[in-house]
Amino acid sequence: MTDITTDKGGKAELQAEFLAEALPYMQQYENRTIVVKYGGNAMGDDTLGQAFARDVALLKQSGINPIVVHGGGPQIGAMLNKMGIESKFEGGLRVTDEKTVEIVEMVLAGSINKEIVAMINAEGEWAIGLCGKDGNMVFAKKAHKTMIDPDSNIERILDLGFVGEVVEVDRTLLDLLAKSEMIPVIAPVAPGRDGHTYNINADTFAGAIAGALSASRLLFLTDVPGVLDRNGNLFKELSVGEARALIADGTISGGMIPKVETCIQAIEAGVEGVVILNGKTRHAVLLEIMTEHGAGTLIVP
Ligand SMILES: Nc1ncnc2c1ncn2[C@@H]1O[C@H](COP(=O)(O)OP(=O)(O)O)[C@@H](O)[C@H]1O
Ligand SMILES: CC(=O)N[C@@H](CCC(=O)OP(=O)(O)O)C(=O)O
Repeated sequence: MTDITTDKGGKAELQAEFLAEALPYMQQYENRTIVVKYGGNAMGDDTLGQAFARDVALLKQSGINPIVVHGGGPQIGAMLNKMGIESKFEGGLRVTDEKTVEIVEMVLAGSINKEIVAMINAEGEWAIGLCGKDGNMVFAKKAHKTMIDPDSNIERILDLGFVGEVVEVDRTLLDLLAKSEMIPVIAPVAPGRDGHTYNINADTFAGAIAGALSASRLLFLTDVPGVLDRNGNLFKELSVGEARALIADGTISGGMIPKVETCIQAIEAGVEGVVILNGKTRHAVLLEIMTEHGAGTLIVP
């Protein structure tokens, strides 16, 4: 153990200074909601997963209300592959037929959800695994998406099957959990009023939850440092207008499209700050929330 009487200016003092630096952030976010979207690409490494779970536990212990919304695109892809079903995406969204939606629910609300719950519980907390169906939390309807065909320049309607968009969020259960020891961990699956189950892009789902709760922060943990330009350089800050232009000119593509669109909608819905950051950096959440060393791309109005 370090002798703190002889370690002046050494490691122990630095650690204490780092802890003390967190105080104004703890005060700023006390009783406030922070929604963290944990992407499928950021998962898969046990050490990183443990660091993520500890960060979430620490937020809760600091009097903050963390809510985890998770994805699992690569994991769904692997399971579909095992079953001999090909994954097809349009505009960054998975084309989801009846068989696929069953597997999506099984992977997201089943195995992945419980893995994350177990990781947070292993840090001594009380995580509870949910999806949109629990407590009538989220209702969806069939998503209506259009896309401009790059060859003909004609807009076409996409039929994505059981891909949903959120139409209602009921805060009752989440408000109850915010007052308790429980940390909600939510899978992006929700029922429709038509009785079907819908597969919702996890970014879109996280944005809808953050918007309904007027969250202080919405963090997207992914596998890249943030939004990158064509040369791979990071945009530290983007206005809503700049982000829209980058989607239109193709700099932003694939899964980054629903992510950035969600950032824009979340800001318009009243979320105070939205950040896209690298979930492969250890303790990315704590670094973003509890220190002045913000990372990633901040989207501003
Ligand atoms: N301009 C861009 N900047 C950064 N990433 C981009 C960009 N355009 C497309 N992408 C892709 O978006 C991916 C992140 O979206 P996605 O795969 O859906 O992540 P997640 O599963 O973490 O939500 C990156 O891995 C990258 O391949
Ligand atoms: C409609 C749609 O595309 N749903 C996603 C849901 C999971 C997800 O979004 O996971 P990531 O955050 O890891 O990408 C899918 O089926 O892959």
